[in-house]
Amino acid sequence: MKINGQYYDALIMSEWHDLIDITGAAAHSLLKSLSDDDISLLVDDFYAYMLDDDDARLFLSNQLVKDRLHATLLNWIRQVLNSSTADLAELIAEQRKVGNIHARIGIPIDLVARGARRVKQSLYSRLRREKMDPALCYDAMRFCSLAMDTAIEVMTTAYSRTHESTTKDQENYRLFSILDNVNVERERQLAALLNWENRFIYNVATGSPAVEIQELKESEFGLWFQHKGRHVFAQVDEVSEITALLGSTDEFIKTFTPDMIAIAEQRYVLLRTVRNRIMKLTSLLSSLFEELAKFENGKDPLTNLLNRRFIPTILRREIALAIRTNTSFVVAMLDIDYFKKINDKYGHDAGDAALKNIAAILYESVRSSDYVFRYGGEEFMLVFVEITENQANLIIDSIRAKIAGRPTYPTAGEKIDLTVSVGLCVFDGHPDYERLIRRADSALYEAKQNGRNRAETYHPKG
Ligand SMILES: Nc1nc2c(ncn2[C@@H]2O[C@H](COP(=O)(O)OP(=O)(O)OP(=O)(O)O)[C@@H](O)[C@H]2O)c(=O)[nH]1
Repeated sequence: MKINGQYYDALIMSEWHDLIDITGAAAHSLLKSLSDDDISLLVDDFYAYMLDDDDARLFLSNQLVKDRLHATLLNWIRQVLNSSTADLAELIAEQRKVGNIHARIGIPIDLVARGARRVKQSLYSRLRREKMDPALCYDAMRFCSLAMDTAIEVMTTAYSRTHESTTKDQENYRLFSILDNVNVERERQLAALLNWENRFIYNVATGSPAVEIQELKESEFGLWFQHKGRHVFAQVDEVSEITALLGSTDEFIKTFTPDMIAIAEQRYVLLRTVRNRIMKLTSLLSSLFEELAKFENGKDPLTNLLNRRFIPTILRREIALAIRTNTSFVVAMLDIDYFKKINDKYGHDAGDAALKNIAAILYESVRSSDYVFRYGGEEFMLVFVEITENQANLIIDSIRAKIAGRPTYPTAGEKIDLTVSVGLCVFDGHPDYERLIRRADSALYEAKQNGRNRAETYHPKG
């Protein structure tokens, strides 16, 4: 069932509201009376439990996350247990934010559910220690349980929505990443298909025994389609049509005995039918590749650099790799200085030429394992993998030197000297890529504030 967003929000709000109302004042004050130490013990237990799990360790073992998460989880438990009708809207919005962060980081949803179950379990044990009236105990437990479930449900809904679009982008990226070979691949497969057809016609025309006719699905094209094409184009409608045509063409050919092939009319039917099917296959194959070409906008059309919509996919992957291999990487945001003046003085085309010039310098200056994105108008983002802060700074210095040494010439006799400001941030183990980008961006802001034509690296304050 697809629930309309607004309707869902109202539903959650009203149900949580009702839960607060039906819970007695004694239960509310009992839950409020839990001390920070009490809740801290629940959080410690959560950590001990979750760190026992290999999957969870990937997300929780980093010291930084651990330090932050301890406080965050403590605060979450406190907020949910103390929830009141006055702060409900804010609390629900907060759960949604957390769900989005979880999706961004790629925390599996079952891990969150398991963690919440553990928190509830230790909370119930904690409540049982109090000597109290069973009715009060029931009231307090029901509140804890349903309030936490509601909070997790809101998180999960937000998670699913973000996750869905992320998965789509990942799929596009996967298709896009084979694009470099797309034209070669298309020509090769069309040629393989025609090659099979030529051999087929030759065999039929020369009266070769049927066993010598290679099955279409065993041909070079058939094998490519079975092992590669089918998977690469998994989401495209034409795939099932091609699969069916390959199978039925082979079956159709098998129905022709040598005696039948010896009769001119029958031979004509065989050749004509196979010809039509190959034409159909050729056209289906062409539209498959056209589908793929749509993803060409994975590259920014002006600069030919990577489009920013692949940033989440790539950073998520680099973060997982860096955590697993205990390595680091650097994100650099680079912005052309006073670009507006260039547009204003020399025109938009000259601005475009300058952007292309810088893009080419960036592309040729990074290693093939690094990434260069066009982030926005005159802003670029670079990702240097497996690198130290010093090495990244050296590359940035050389980029700045190249930019200074290669002005753009809008017309003969006119020269545009460009400079750039850069903000760098070293990956510190925190799994949220947006935090990394925000930090590189704030270093860029600092570089602009400090006079432009320079690079600054983000360093945590204090
Ligand atoms: N020619 C061209 N201009 C663009 C493109 N995208 C954005 N711009 C222009 O880039 C300019 C960016 O200007 P600002 O954001 O004010 O920044 P700035 O002039 O570079 O100044 P600082 O960044 O503060 O040094 C705007 O004038 C945009 O119109 C593009 O694709 N082509």
